[in-house]
Amino acid sequence: MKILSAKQIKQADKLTIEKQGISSTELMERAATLVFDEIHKRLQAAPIPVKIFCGIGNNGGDGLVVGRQLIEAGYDVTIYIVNYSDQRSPDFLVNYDRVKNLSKNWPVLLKADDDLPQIKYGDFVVDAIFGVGLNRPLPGWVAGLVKHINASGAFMLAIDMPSGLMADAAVENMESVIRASYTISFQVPKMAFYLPGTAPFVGDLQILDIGLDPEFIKDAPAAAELIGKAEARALYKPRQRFTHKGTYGHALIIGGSYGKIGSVCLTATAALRAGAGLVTVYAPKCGYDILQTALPEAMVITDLHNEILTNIEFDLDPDVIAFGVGVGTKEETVEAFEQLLKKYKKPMVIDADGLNIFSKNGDLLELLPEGSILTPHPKELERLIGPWKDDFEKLDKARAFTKKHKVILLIKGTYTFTVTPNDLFINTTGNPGMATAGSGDVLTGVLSALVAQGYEPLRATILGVYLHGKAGDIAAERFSYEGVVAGDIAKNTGAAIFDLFETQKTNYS
Ligand SMILES: NC(=O)C1=CN([C@@H]2O[C@H](COP(=O)(O)OP(=O)(O)OC[C@H]3O[C@@H](n4cnc5c(N)ncnc54)[C@H](OP(=O)(O)O)[C@@H]3O)[C@@H](O)[C@H]2O)[C@@H](O)CC1
Ligand SMILES: [K+]
Repeated sequence: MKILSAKQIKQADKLTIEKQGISSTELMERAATLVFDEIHKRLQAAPIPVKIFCGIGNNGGDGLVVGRQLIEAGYDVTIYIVNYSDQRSPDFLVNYDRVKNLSKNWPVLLKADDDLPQIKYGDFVVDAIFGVGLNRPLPGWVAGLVKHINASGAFMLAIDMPSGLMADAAVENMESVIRASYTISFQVPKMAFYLPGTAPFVGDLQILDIGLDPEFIKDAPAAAELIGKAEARALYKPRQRFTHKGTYGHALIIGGSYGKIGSVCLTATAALRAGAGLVTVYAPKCGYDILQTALPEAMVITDLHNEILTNIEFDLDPDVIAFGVGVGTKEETVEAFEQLLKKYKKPMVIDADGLNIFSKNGDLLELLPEGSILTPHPKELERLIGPWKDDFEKLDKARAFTKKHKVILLIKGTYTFTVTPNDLFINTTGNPGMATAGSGDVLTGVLSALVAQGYEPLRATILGVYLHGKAGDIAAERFSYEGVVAGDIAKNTGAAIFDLFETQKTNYS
C-alpha cells in the first residue's frame, strides 16, 4: 500500500472531483459519512457525551458532517468550533449552516481568550481541528486546547490525522499534538504514522477507502510503500519439484565469541528455518561442541583462536555470508574481517558488531560488496550515519548512505524501514514481544537464507523483515509478548511463510 504526501493527497482530491463529476461538498459528505458509520457501528447509540472539536478548514468540515449525522442518529453531541482563523473553507461553511438548520443552534465557538470546555474521562472526543492542511505550528491558544483535551483522559478519535501532526514533517512541540486513541484516515496512510517520533500520536489506525481516483493513486510515485501480507506474498518464490538442497543455496554465518555462541546458533537456526539449503557456521573454537550439539543440521568451521575470530578462512563457495552477530570488535577480528572483505564479492548481510566495526573503521565500507544488507537498530545507525535532528533528516541521511555505499539499509524499529537510494519500504508486522535478546540475530539468519535461495537482496530484505515480524506475531499469540524468546521467532519462520497464504485482511486495510 502506498504512502502519499499531503500534496499528492490534495491533487488526488482535486482530480477525483473533476473525474467523478461531484462537488467537493459531496466528496466531504462521502468521506465523513464513512467516519460516522465507523463510530455508529462501535457506539451503537450509547448515551455517551460526544464532543467534536472542528477547525475551520475541511478537516473541520468533516467534523461538522460527522456531528450532524450523530445528532440525526440521536447521540448527545456538542460541537465546538476552534476558530483559529477567519479563512473558513467553503465546505466548512456549507456544513456549518447544515448543523445550524438541523439543531437550531450554532455550534459553540472557541476563541483565543475563551475558557476551555469541560471534557471528562468517559467522553468521546472527535478531533477534527486540523488534517493534512496543517503546515506550521499551532497557534498558542490552540496548542493549549490540545493539551487540555489530551489531559482529559477521554477516548479520542482523530479524523484523517491527529491535529498537530503533519503528514510529511516532524513535530516540534510534542505537547501540541492530539494523542489519539484511534485515527481514521482517508484513502492512504501518511508518512508521519510510521516514524518513531510521530507514530505514537496515532493510536490504532484505520484507513478508509473514500473512492479517490484509483488511477491517480496507482501512478503517483510513492513516498514509501507499506508492506503487508499482499505485498509480501507477491515477493515470495514458491519451491519447485525436482530441486535439491544445492538449489536453495549455502549460507555461511560468521560470528560468535566466547560467551556469545548463542548468537550464531540463533542466526543459523533461523537460516535453516527460512529455507537455506545448507548452513555453515564459522565460529571460534569454543563454539564447536555447542554448535554441533545444538544444531545438527548446520556444519561448523572453527577459527584457530579459541575465543574470538582471527583468521576467516574457508574452503567453500557460499552464496551469502552473514557477518557480525556476537563477533566482538577486537583488533584481530577487525583485521580478519578486512581480509574477508577483500576476497568475498557477493552481497553480505552485516549485523551487530559487524556494523560497529564499520562505524569505527569507515574505510572498510569501501570494500563492502554492492547490494549488501546492513541491519542497524537506531543506536547502531547513529554510529554509522551520525546524529539526526528528526526522523525525516534521519531518512535523508540513510538514503545518502545507501547511495554512497551501494547498500541496502534496514532500520529496525516498531516499523522497520528498508532504505535504498530511491525507495522506502515500511514493514507492518512485528510486536513488542520481539524486543528481546537475539531477535536481531534471527533476522540476520532469515535474510541470509533468502539471499542464499536466490532472492535479490532488496526482495530478500523486504520479505525477510516481513516474515521475521510475522513469526514474532505468531510466537506472541502463543507465548505472550513477555514470553517470546528469539528462538521462538526462528522456529516460527515456517509458520510465517504459511501465513502468507491465509486470506485474512492485513491490519491496516
Ligand atoms: N483528501 C481528500 O480527498 C479529502 C479531504 N478531506 C478533509 O480535508 C482535510 C484537509 O483540509 P484543508 O486542506 O482545508 O486543511 P485543514 O487541515 O483543515 O486546515 C485548514 C487550513 O488551516 C491553515 N493552517 C495550516 N496550519 C495552520 C496553523 N498552524 N495555524 C492556523 N492555520 C493553519 C491552512 O491554510 P493556510 O493558512 O495555509 O492557507 C489549512 O488549509 C483533510 O485532512 C480531510 O479531513 C475530506 O473532507 C474530503 C476528502
Ligand atoms: K484531525
